[in-house]
Amino acid sequence: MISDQDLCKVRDHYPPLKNDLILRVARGQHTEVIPVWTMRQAGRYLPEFREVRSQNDFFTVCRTPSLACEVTLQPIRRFNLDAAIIFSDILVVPQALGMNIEMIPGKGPIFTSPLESPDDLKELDRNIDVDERLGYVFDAITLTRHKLKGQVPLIGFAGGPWTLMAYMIEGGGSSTMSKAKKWLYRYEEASHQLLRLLVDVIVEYLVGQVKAGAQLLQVFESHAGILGPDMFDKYSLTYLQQICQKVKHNLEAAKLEVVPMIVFAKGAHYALHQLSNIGYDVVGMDWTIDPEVARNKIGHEVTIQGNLDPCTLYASKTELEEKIQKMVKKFGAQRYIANLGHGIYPDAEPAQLDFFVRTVHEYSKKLTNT
Ligand SMILES: Cc1c2[nH]c(c1CCC(=O)O)Cc1[nH]c(c(CCC(=O)O)c1C)Cc1[nH]c(c(CCC(=O)O)c1C)Cc1[nH]c(c(C)c1CCC(=O)O)C2
Repeated sequence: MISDQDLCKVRDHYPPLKNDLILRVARGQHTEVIPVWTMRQAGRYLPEFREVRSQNDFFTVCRTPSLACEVTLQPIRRFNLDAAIIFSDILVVPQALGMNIEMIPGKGPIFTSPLESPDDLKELDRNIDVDERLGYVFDAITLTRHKLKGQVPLIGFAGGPWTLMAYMIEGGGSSTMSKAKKWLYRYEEASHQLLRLLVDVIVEYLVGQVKAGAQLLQVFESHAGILGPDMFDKYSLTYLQQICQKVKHNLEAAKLEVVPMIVFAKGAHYALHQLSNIGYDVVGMDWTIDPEVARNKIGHEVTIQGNLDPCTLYASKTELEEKIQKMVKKFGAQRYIANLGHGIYPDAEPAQLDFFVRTVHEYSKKLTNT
């Protein structure tokens, strides 16, 4: 038996894929069933995740391939999901640039010395060796790709540059992101400099994930909404476009598979049309936009992912079923990946997620047969 430690490095001979629904939909091919997964599907709402976390600190789980693999597989064992997403965090990129993070229970991840002024950019480690600093994520991806046994495709991800910049300046979550936005108004050149640095690392990181076995990539621009249309254009959209173009170009140049890419710019419903024109195969969206309005803005050339309010999982089964069917019907059975409009909350009931997955599958079969 080959050990997990050795398997982490075996970057070929993966088991054949048995369920490629999500890949086909992302590429615009016709499917008989709508694929479904949820953001944060590996997380605290699962008792088996809390069990792993009770023994291990959050970043230890991220940095230990066998643990990251185990928690990635947990939701796949329980539910009939159509994709797995590698367990990690978007903040491992600023960490790789030399910033220190602590996970504070009840508060989330906090940077111990956030960036205060452009002078602090000098403190970041530039020209990092991505393989060396983030190789543990690559190892976790390779191990998980083997352990999935081809059951479903494995999604890799990274945070969008504006979202990472916002965390690096705010030091943690914020409802206004005013410290980070202050940079955009006061230090325009330094802001672009930081965003460019992040783009370079993110591109290399995403390409590395595909090299390690990721079959689909998602970019989480979770703090897009706080920018508003003009600032989003200037400080996010341009960079999201560069990421997609460069990743695809570099994959091709390296003779790796040009995997489909998803962009999720939370709150940026004002920019859905632009987001559908910058090269991504899939545009994700939160629940604040009506599916029909979204489809009109996006058209049928790009796949849509979303967008059930995660709080709908608190509803009765009758109401939940109604809401799921309405959403699916409005998005349509093709070029559509069902998901929540943001990550599942820690107090969600696993049985409700199971119901969500089943309902999407069953209802979509009805839709495609009529
Ligand atoms: C903004 C952001 C972060 N991380 C991430 C985002 C983008 C998506 C989003 O908008 O939610 C992305 C992320 N974080 C995590 C994943 C794992 C993969 C998955 O199952 O989706 C992914 C894709 C694990 C996690 N990342 C975190 C947890 C919970 C922490 C724990 O286990 O103690 C998990 C499972 C911690 C985290 N990490 C982050 C925050 C703000 C928090 C605290 C909030 C919270 O507690 O839910 C940063």
